[in-house]
Parts: sequence; structure tokens; C-alpha cells
Amino acid sequence: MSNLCDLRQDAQRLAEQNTRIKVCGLKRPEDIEWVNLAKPDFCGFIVEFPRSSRCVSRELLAELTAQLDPEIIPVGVFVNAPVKLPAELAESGVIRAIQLHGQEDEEYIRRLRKLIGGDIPVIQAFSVQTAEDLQRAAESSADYVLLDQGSGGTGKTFDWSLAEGFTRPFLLAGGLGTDNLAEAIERLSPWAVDLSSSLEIGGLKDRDKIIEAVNIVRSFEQLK
Ligand SMILES: O=C(O)c1ccccc1NCC(=O)[C@H](O)[C@H](O)COP(=O)(O)O
Repeated sequence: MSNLCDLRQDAQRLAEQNTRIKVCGLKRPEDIEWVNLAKPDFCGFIVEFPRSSRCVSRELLAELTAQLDPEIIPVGVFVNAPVKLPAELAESGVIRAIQLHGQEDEEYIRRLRKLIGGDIPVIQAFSVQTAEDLQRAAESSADYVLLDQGSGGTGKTFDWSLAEGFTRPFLLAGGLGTDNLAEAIERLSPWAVDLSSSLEIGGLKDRDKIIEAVNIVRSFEQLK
């Protein structure tokens, strides 16, 4: 018969298994209002990368994250930015995790870690086209790796069979939406799922789509 200690361990194990959800590419005050309602685990902001339609300046980022529910972790997404940009934003508490979504290498991560210390998780994104991409992801010194289809925010899936059996905790991104979230979680058991494009209408985040996606992930947890 289970004692209290066993039950606590079971509860903790289940909590640890729950898939997290990140909603990425927020840029407007109403986006923040809606994620505060939906309560994903993480929110992503594309910082100082003007080639993205979801780009926010560091000033806007600070304004938006100041309004974010403190239970939601703000993640700064950077593409080959000077290392001091993510470091300063983390140091000032504007972001609480750093996602590297360009061609940042191990030397970049080493320099970043020297500036931020050990408390800020670093997520490194990989565009998955071949088994070699998975091998590079497996070897990354980042805290987490993010497996994506392309250069970020493409709205397209990659060949998931490549990630079957991938052993380290990873965020799954690329073309995830309300239609394929459950299948993705069942098939690949990602540490977290990451969505952006499918939660937009006409290039802008949609309240109901955000809420629906978070609810799917949460209700999926209850079914397990
Ligand atoms: O969204 C962008 O425009 C973007 C540009 C450059 C680097 C990263 C970018 N987005 C990152 C994300 O939104 C997510 O990590 C992920 O790529 C979302 O993919 P999808 O759901 O397919 O839009």
C-alpha cells in the first residue's frame, strides 16, 4: 500500500511529466492580456530582429513584460544578437530565459553564461532537416534545445520521425496548432511545445486561439 511519501513522489513525478506550453511572438498589450488569461508556462518575444514581423524593441519588451502575470516566464528570443543584449535584459529581470534562434555557437553560449551566471536558462534552437541536426542538438551545452522546422516562426512542421527517440528534454516547435498538438505530445513527449503562427489571424495573435491551445495542453495532461 502506498504511504504518503510514495503519493507525494507520484504527484511530483506526474507534475514533472506534464508538457509545458510556450506562446511565442507576442508584441501588443492585448497579447499580454490574453496570455494572462490563458496562462501558458512561457511567453516568447522576438527581440531587436527587424526582419521578423513579430519584432519588439527592448523598450517595448520591458513595457510588455511588466504587464505579464509573474507566473508566466518571459523568454527573449534572439537571432545572432550581440551577447550583451540578452545578458543585459536578463540581468535587469526583463526576461527570465534566453532563446538563441540564429547561428549562435558554443563560444557564444560560453560568453553568455559568463555574463548571466547559472540562474537564467538558455534554450538553443535547431532547424531539423537531417539526423545530423539532432546530433548537434544532443551535443549542445544549452540547458534546453528547441527543435524547429526552419529559421523560426515559419508555421511549418519538420519530419517528426527524426526526433523519435531523442533523449534530452526539448521544446518542440514548428507548425504546431490545435489540430496536431495532441499527436505531437503523444508521439514525441516533448518537455514543452512552442506555438506562434497557428495562433494568429492576419499576422496578429488571436485571443481564442491562444486560450484553445493552452486548454488542449492542460486537458491532455489531465487525461494522462
Ligand atoms: O517568429 C518569428 O518571426 C521568429 C523569427 C526569428 C527567430 C525566431 C522566431 N520565432 C520563434 C518562435 O516563434 C518559436 O520558437 C517557433 O519558431 C514557432 O514556430 P511556428 O509555430 O511554426 O510559428
